[in-house]
Amino acid sequence: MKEAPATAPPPADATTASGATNGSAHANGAAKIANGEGPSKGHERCTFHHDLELDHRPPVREAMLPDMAAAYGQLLAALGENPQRPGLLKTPERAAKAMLFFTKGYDQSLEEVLNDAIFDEEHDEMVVVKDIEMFSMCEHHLVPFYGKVSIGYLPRNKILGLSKLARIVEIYSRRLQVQERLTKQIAVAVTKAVQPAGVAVVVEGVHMCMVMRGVQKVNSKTVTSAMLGVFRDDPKTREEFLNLVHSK
Ligand SMILES: Nc1nc2c(ncn2[C@@H]2O[C@H](COP(=O)(O)OP(=O)(O)OP(=O)(O)O)[C@@H](O)[C@H]2O)c(=O)[nH]1
Ligand SMILES: [Zn+2]
Repeated sequence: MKEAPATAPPPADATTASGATNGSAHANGAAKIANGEGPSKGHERCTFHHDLELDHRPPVREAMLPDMAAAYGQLLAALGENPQRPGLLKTPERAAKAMLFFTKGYDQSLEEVLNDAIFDEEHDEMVVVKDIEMFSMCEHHLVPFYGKVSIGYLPRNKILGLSKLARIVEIYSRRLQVQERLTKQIAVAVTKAVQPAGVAVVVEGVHMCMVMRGVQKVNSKTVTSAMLGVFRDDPKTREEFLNLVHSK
């Protein structure tokens, strides 16, 4: 039997997330963002709470394609290129379409993606879908970051169609993002969908802004986690999830 997805937000005090570069994920790491409290340096610019509400619909974005293409045309000229040379003639339009695709998550809502694929099932053991590929766009530099996402939840008599976990990753990764917010948004979305006893999300990302430019650290990976409910409160549940995620 299918049920309409519930929309109740999770308890605000039941959330933590942590971030580490080339390190393991912890539920209670230094980068607590639960209440908008960011780690010390630079994070006053972050607006986690605002962005968790980002299920709004911008005006039909395809209608903006000509404006976007014109902007890319100006960019080509500013680079010192000749936008009229044959190889570049269609580039502004192609680039605009590509950017629209990279950010297509803005066109999707959680409710639409779930499509009522929520099933009553007396299953109360952990469900984990791991290594879901993710491609996103760094909101600071407009260059990609990519990696994989692992999601676990402990159902409370409601389970989610498995593909919907990957679709939730798409909704929030195909936007301008920071990895910490992406991690949290995925966890909150699963909570909204099935009100489980807890949700755990681990994201491992490679940021091209740290690889191709800036500090140019080719091998660095950023690991972030969000642990809600029992995954936050019960170390054994968290450990079981992390063991499953790290097993081959
Ligand atoms: N926390 C977080 N930071 C990110 C993410 N993506 C990019 N950044 C960081 O955003 C910061 C922006 O720093 P700024 O000093 O304003 O910009 P910048 O001069 O281009 O910084 P550098 O990358 O150090 O050259 C950098 O430290 C990036 O590494 C992300 O997903 N999460
Ligand atoms: Zn960046």
